[in-house]
Amino acid sequence: MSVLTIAMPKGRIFEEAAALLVKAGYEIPPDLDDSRKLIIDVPAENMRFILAKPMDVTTYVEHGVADVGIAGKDVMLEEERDVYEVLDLKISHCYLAVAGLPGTEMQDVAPKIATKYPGIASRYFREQGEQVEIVKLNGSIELAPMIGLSDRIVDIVSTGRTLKENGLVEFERIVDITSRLIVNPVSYRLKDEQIDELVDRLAQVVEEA
Ligand SMILES: Nc1ncnc2c1ncn2[C@@H]1O[C@H](COP(=O)(O)OP(=O)(O)OP(=O)(O)O)[C@@H](O)[C@H]1O
Ligand SMILES: O=P(O)(O)OC[C@H]1O[C@H](OP(=O)(O)OP(=O)(O)O)[C@H](O)[C@@H]1O
Repeated sequence: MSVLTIAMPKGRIFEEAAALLVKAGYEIPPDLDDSRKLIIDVPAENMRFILAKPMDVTTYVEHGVADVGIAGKDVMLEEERDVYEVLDLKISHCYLAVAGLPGTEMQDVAPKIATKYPGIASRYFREQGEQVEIVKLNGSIELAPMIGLSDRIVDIVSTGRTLKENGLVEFERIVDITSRLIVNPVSYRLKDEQIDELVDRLAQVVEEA
């Protein structure tokens, strides 16, 4: 049987995702991301883990260098990729929202929207019939309206703490986000048994949670 390569997101999704695999009975070290190693082989399970930036997981899976991966729905919605989304893992719950300073209106002409998600934000405002200018940032998005860079932000909200501590309010909720198991279409044909088993075992754990 060939090795199954799994693209795991480093960062906040990692722990919950690794815990799911352990619950599903895979004998993997739960502290896979404790070292600086980016490729970790687990011969006992015939698995290889690659540790990627969350936004890049879909790229590895689309190109087939990883057979499967775990990615936030936000990442899936931001860029359309040729991958199968096979299971909602129901971890890393959060949502995307439009937020800004309380009591403010968006300026009439080309209001500015700061976001890490230009694709999702431009689609959302287009569907609302609003013409906006997207300002792409890579983090600390909440800063933008506070210092006059943008009228609104489109960003992830989880506990709401970041908005609150920066005096911002949510105006609209765009979409709920959880992490998903994704599969490369060619891998699904070539390694169907291994992948089906992974999907079934994870699905059972998700159902029981
Ligand atoms: N506050 C949050 N609570 C829960 N899940 C979140 C939150 N923020 C992001 N996520 C989920 O986790 C993923 C991003 O994880 P993480 O924040 O570790 O990576 P990142 O945004 O690339 O961060 P960094 O650039 O700081 O490494 C998102 O794609 C989303 O699905
Ligand atoms: O509702 P909360 O629980 O406060 O979580 C939301 C915050 O978490 C994410 O930021 P992250 O920590 O990834 O930092 P960065 O995007 O600013 O780098 C997101 O972009 C929000 O800023």
